[in-house]
Amino acid sequence: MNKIGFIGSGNMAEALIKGIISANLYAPENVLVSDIRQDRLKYLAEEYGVQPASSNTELASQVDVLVLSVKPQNMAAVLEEIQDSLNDSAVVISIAAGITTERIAQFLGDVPIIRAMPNTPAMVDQGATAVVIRNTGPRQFKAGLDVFMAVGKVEVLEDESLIDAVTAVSGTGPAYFFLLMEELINVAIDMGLPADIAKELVFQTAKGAGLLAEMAYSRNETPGQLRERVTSPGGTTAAAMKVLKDLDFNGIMTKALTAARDRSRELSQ
Ligand SMILES: NC(=O)C1=CN([C@@H]2O[C@H](COP(=O)(O)OP(=O)(O)OC[C@H]3O[C@@H](n4cnc5c(N)ncnc54)[C@H](OP(=O)(O)O)[C@@H]3O)[C@@H](O)[C@H]2O)C=CC1
Ligand SMILES: O=C(O)[C@@H]1CCC=N1
Repeated sequence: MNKIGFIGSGNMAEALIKGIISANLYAPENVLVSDIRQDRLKYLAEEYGVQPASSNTELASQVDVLVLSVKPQNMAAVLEEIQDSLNDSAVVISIAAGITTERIAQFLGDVPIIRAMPNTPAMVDQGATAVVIRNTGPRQFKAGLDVFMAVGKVEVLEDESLIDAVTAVSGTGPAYFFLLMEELINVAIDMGLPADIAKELVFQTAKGAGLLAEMAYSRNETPGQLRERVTSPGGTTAAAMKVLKDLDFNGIMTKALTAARDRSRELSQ
C-alpha cells in the first residue's frame, strides 16, 4: 500500500487529510504527518488516526507521495533539509503559493513534481484545485492527481505562470465568500436583528446560494442568471446592486484579486 506524507500539518494539510481519508484513498496508518508544532501532530493523530513522523527527513524517506504543505516562507528550509532523504520514485507535491517547480527542482533535482493550488473546501470533498506537472511519469501523475480528485475537482494547466491567478481566484476564493458572510451578519445586527437570528439567516442563505450555484452549473446557467432571478425590477435587490456598481464593485474585486496574484508572484522570489 502506498504511503503519503505531509510536511507542514496546518489548515490546508488537514483539509486534504480529512478528504483523502474519508474518500478511502489512504488508510490513516498510511498517512504520515510532520510539523514543528507537536500540538498539531497530536491533534491530527487523535482526530484522524494519522501517524506522526519524528522528523521531516524520516517522513520524506518513507512515503511515495510527499506533500509539501508548509508556508511559502518555510519552503526553502524544508527543501534543503529533505533533499537527500527522498524515496526513489516518490512524487513531490507542493501546495505552497508562489513556489515554482523550478525552485523546487533547484533543491531536489529532476524529481517528479506536481505544483498544486487547492482550496479549503477540500475538507468537505468540494475542493477546486489546479495543477501543473514537471517530470512526472503516468504513475506519479495519477498518484498526485488522485489526492486532489478525491477531494473535489481538478484542472490541469500547461502554463505554470497561470497558477498565480488560480491562487487569487480559487485558492483564496473561499475567503471572499466568508468575508461577505461576516459583513452580512454585522450589518444585519447593525440593522437591529438579534445576533443569533442574523447568523442563522446568513449561514442558511450561504448554503442555499451554494446549492443553487450547483444546480445552475448542472443546467449550464450563469451566476448572472441566478442573480437576475433574485432581482425584481425596481425592487430591493436592484437598489443594492446599484450601490455596489456605483461604488465600483468590479474595480474593488479586480484590485483584491490582483493583489493576491501579485503576492503569489512575490512569494516565488
Ligand atoms: N489555507 C489555504 O486556504 C491554502 C493554503 N495553501 C498553501 O498551503 C500551505 C500551508 O498553508 P496553511 O495550511 O494555511 O498554513 P499553516 O500555517 O496552517 O500550516 C503550515 C504548518 O507548517 C508548520 N511548519 C513551519 N515550518 C515547518 C518546518 N520547517 N517543518 C514542518 N512544519 C513546519 C507551521 O508551523 P508554524 O505555524 O509554527 O510556522 C504550520 O503548522 C501554504 O504554502 C499555502 O500557500 C494553498 C491553498 C489554500
Ligand atoms: O493566503 C494564502 O497565502 C493561502 C494561499 C491560498 C489561500 N491561502
